[in-house]
Order: sequence, then C-alpha cells, then structure tokens
Amino acid sequence: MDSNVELTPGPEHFNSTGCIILNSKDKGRGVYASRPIPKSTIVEISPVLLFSKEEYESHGRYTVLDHYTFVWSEARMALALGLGSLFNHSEAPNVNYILDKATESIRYQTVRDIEQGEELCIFYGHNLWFAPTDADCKNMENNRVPSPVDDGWGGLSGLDNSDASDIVNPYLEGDQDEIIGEDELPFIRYKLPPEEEDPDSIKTVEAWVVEVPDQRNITTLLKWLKQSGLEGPELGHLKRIRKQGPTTTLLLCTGTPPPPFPENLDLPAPYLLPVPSSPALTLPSLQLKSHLWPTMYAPRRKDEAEPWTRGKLKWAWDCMKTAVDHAISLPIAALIPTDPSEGTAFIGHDTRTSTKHPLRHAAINTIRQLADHHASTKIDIQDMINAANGEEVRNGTNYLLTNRTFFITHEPCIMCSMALLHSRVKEIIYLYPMPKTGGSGGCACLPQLKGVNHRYTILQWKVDTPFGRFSETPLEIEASVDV
Ligand SMILES: C[S@@+](CC[C@H](N)C(=O)[O-])C[C@H]1O[C@@H](n2cnc3c(N)ncnc32)[C@H](O)[C@@H]1O
Repeated sequence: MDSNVELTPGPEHFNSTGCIILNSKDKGRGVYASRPIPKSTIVEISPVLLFSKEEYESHGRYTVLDHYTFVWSEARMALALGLGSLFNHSEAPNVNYILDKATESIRYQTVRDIEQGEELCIFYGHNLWFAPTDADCKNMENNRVPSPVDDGWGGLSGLDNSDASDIVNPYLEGDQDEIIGEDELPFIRYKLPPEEEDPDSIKTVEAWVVEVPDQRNITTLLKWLKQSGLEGPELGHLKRIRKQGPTTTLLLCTGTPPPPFPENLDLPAPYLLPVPSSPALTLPSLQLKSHLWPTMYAPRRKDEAEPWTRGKLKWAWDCMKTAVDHAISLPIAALIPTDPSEGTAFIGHDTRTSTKHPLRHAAINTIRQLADHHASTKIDIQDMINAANGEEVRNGTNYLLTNRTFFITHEPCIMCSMALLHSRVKEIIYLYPMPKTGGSGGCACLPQLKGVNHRYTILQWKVDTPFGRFSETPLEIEASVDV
C-alpha cells in the first residue's frame, strides 16, 4: 500500500475473498485487500444490469452511469453490481476481468499475489475520461492517456471476447482419436517454401575441441562447460560429444581458446577443428556434415504436416480460449500449456507499460516464466548429457520449448519469434496476424531465414470457425502492435 495515500473506511461489504472498500482522496472508493490474496483467486463475481443500445444512447450516457458501465455484446452496456463497479483503474492492473455472457456476470480474478493493504485495480483501456493518479500518466492532454500506439510500435489494446463465454468447445464430442482433415482444421498453416541445400558448399566454422580419454570425466566436463559459460547457442546445431571408435571428443567453443580445464582432469590440449556452421536440412547433407561433426537434422517441414486429432484440437481450443480470456483486461497474452511435472500453465502478458521496459513483450515474459521455473528445479546427470547432445531434457535445461506448442493472441514480433526459435518451440498458434511487425509470417518469417538452426510450425486460427469469432473484429491498432 502507498503509505502517502490517506485512506478512510468505506461501507462494509460482505466478501469472503478478503476484499474491502476504502476511500482515497484522489480516486474515491476503491477495492483493497484486507489480507494477502493469492494469484488466480476469483475475488468477485458481479451480476450485471444490462442497458439496451437505445436506452443507453438516449439516457444512460448522459448520467453518472457512464463512469461505471462496461461495454457488453450487441452494443449493450452493463452496470456491474456488488464490488464490480468499484475497482479503480491502473496501468499495471493486478486484477483481470472476464465478461460472462451466459450468466450475465463479470468475474474478477487476481493476476498475481496481492499483499495485504494493496489496492485491487483493473485496466479500463486507453481512452480515459479522468486524470489517473498513476505516476506515468500525469502528462496527459485532454484527459486522454496517450496511446502507446502513437509511435507505430508498442501499443496495447484488449480483446473483446464478450461473445466468447457461450461458445462451447466444438471438439468436446466425438472420437478423440479421430484425425481431422486438413480442410476442417480451425487454423491455417503457414507454408514455408521448400529449401534446397547444396551439398557441395557446406560451410564450416573453426571450433575448439578436446579429446577425452577417460569417459568418466565427461560429466565433470559438461558441468565445467556450463559454469564457464561456453554453452552458447552458436553451436546448438551440433552434438556436444563425438565418438569415433575408442576416441571420445568434446566440442567446446568457437573464438578464443577455452579456459583451463579443471585441474584434477588429465586432458590433452584442445585444438581447432572445422565443424558445420548450420544444421542439416536434407538427409544427404546430414551425412556429409556429420562426417565433420555430428550435426542436428532440421528438415524444413514441407508437406509433412502433422495430423491433428479431435482430442488435440479440443486441447488447443481450450488453451487458446484461456489465452484470450487473459487478454481482456491485460492485453496480449501468451500461454505455454502445462506439462505434468510443472503443475500449471505459464501465462504471460505484455508488461511494457507497467514495467517501463521495452522488451517485456508477452512472448518473452512467458518464456521467461518457464525458464525461471526450470532454473529452480533439479536436473540430473542424464539430463545434462542429453542437454549437451541437443536432445530433449525433462526440465528443458537446454531448449526450453522443445516439442511444445506456444499459444499467443497476436503474432509474435521479430524479437519474440527469434526467442521462440532459440527456445526450439515446436509450433506456435496465434489469432491476430501482425503484417507490419510480425516475425512469424507477418513482415518477416524467422524460421524461414537461411542458416537458422531450427524451424517451427506456424498456425493462424481461422476467422470463420466458432472460436475465430474472437478475431473477427480487427483491433484498431492491429497492424502496429508488436508482441
Ligand atoms: C468505475 S468508478 C470506480 C469507483 C470510484 N472510485 C467510486 O468511488 O465510485 C470510475 C471512477 O473512479 C475514478 N478512478 C478510477 N481509477 C482512477 C485512477 N487511477 N485515478 C484517478 N481516479 C480514478 C474516476 O473518477 C472514475 O470516473
């Protein structure tokens, strides 16, 4: 709680989740936490009073109601009863809200842990009719928060999913193992053009390697590699360990010679060896490249589109819906679905404005959550060996998104697409294409660049499917948001 703000008690309110009403000089009544409230708690469900378009246009908008109502479907306006109308606005909201058309109510849910005494705020949007007290909004003209879209980059806007709550997952019923035909899929696959690789012009780079006579030293060396910071992505397309007959050789680094080996290991001096500078795109090139050093095979997926079962579509539909639900009051959301070992899905938002950090895009924030989770979990030796060889590791030590699907409301920008590529994501699914800034088919297509050592599948949800209704209304700023 900001200790400079003088608060007085408001009317008593019966709310079992720990919300109380307090008054502040600047904002009037507001909702505060009377005790710590954990992330993802539904703190309030407010029934709404609906006004028809005509009723609101001729009366409501000229009254105080205009400061309290939410935009509902069919151009109606909704007044939230209970606590719902008392949440004040913040540029960095700690509460998300979802319009539930089926029950004519609004659900308010915390997006992070809330401390006792903190105010619970939602995000009203960018066109405010009052001067918000948030420090970074003081320089306003005409009482309107300057939209971050003004510079043609950045810029946020919520999704309107007010029609979404009554849409039933269309893949619930039926045989979950049934393969769904390509034409019936709810998304469009972005087709990467086929790429040929000339086996006669294999490019190499000089890398430091060392022979390891005693295999028992491999795990110590792998730990040492990690600690020395030599595990950079530039050699990620190569396996770490090469076995040729009795000789085991370890790939170290490019550039300057590696630092001294741990003293207790009796190793020969490292030496330079030409190794392939990119992964193999075709089987003949895999053979040639692996002759120099064991190389990863990263064929461009041409027509070998992966079949989708009804069960997987049901899962994808739910994941995308969750991402959209989270993009209502905190615009732009990304989701990495749960893995049994992780317990819960990772959901991230765009926090550039609230953190005043230009790189806090939704995709980067979400990948970071997963990385932080992995950094805090134990890995074992087998994982380390797998990681060193570019193979899948249970806690994703080497490549965070290996074999994973990444859901996001807006096509990721070039920076985020590169982060996804580095994380070895298997596929991404998004709703809004970003023709001016997108790095996954919009203004550029990162997995299509020459020399990248990984490719991912790009899927865009179709607008003519029930779920696609979310993307029917183009965002005002659609073409200039980077995610
Ligand atoms: C939906 S009401 C919120 C409850 C309101 N504080 C009350 O006492 O009735 C919206 C009004 O709250 C005030 N308000 C909300 N967020 C604010 C903020 N960040 N800074 C200043 N005033 C705010 C504005 O007067 C706005 O018209």
